[in-house]
Amino acid sequence: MLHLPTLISLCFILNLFIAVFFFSVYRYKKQPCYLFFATACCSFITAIALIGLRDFIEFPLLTHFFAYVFIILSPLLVILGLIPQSQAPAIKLTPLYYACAMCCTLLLAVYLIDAGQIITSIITAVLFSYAAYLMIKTPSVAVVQQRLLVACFTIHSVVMLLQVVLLVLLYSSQISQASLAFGLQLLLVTHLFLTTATALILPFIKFANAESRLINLANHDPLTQLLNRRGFFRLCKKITKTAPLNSRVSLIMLDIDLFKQVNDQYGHETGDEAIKWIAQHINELFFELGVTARIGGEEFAIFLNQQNLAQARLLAQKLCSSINEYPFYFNGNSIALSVSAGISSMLVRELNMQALLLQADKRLYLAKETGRNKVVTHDEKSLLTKAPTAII
Ligand SMILES: Nc1nc2c(ncn2[C@@H]2O[C@H](COP(=O)(O)OP(=O)(O)OP(=O)(O)O)[C@@H](O)[C@H]2O)c(=O)[nH]1
Repeated sequence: MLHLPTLISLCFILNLFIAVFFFSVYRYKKQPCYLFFATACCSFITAIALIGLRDFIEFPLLTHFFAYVFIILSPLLVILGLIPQSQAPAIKLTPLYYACAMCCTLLLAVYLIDAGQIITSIITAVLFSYAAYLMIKTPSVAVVQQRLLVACFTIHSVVMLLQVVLLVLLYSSQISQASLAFGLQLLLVTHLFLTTATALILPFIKFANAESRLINLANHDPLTQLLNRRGFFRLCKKITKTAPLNSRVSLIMLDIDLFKQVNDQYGHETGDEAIKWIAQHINELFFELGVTARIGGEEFAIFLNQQNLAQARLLAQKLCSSINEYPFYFNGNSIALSVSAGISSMLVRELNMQALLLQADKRLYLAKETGRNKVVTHDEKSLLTKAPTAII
């Protein structure tokens, strides 16, 4: 069998290190969850230390009652750290604190008898189940680690309930202590292992989520939630890497017509809402068809994988018609908006994103120069007709 004192010492040291790590992250990031996780680790190691003192001092209030309190505090603090990130229905914390205070009072009455350990195990089982639920409801990009943590909490809860069963059997003298010793020892080892594993996985999930949030912020436009220029080119590059070399890609560059007048006449707030309204149209039409981005103030780009110039032109025309169909309403104003578009296309084999962009931009300029509210797919001005939304 495992040498328990060694194992307990190891868990003590590991959790101490993890607590110090969480404290230093909290000092740097100032996010309360790290403080909760750090104090949860401290609570756990304090409980271990107090239980360890049982062999040396006869002071049950400290070695039993406070040990139980710290055992309960550990998952409770983890829960307090998890709540803000979770999308579980919000719970009121005050009743939770009252419930804890009641549990402590109950423990104070029974810590000298066997029921103390049983009650502690039941409470921690409930807390671990709730932690598992919170973790399930927490959006995370580190899916494997999230599942591992849910498993840790769930198994921990089951282990605590098993402990209750064994303790009841033991204290009701139905089975001899010798035959239960192995089972209880195994549960203790599992408990130590799960607590340490939880403390190790938690920071990984937090950092993965924080990094993903940062990447998301760096690649998206906060006004429209579309990709920004950086995110757009990164995604296009990724897509074209796996596209068949003989297929074509197309790029639509789009600009709102006479947008300065909208700002000047109705104000910047209305201008912002108009940009959002156009972005909504783009998103609705191209959500599954292409990569959409706001790459400048009132300029948008749409990348279409495996679509040729004619297909891109039809889609761009459809978008212009939908924008033209109804005016944009905001603050009691009805504003007719239109967009101009320039489209370029290339074989994936010959693709040069800068050249593709430059060509689409040139055609967009041509669309503006020759009357706006149109889609241009060729470079020659002479090829253009005067009709609005003319398709060349
Ligand atoms: N409200 C708002 N306005 C913006 C934003 N970004 C750029 N603009 C405005 O967009 C306007 C662009 O004006 P111009 O480049 O002169 O072009 P335009 O008036 O749209 O005319 P054409 O492009 O020639 O049709 C400027 O007034 C900018 O201040 C933004 O995020 N919000």
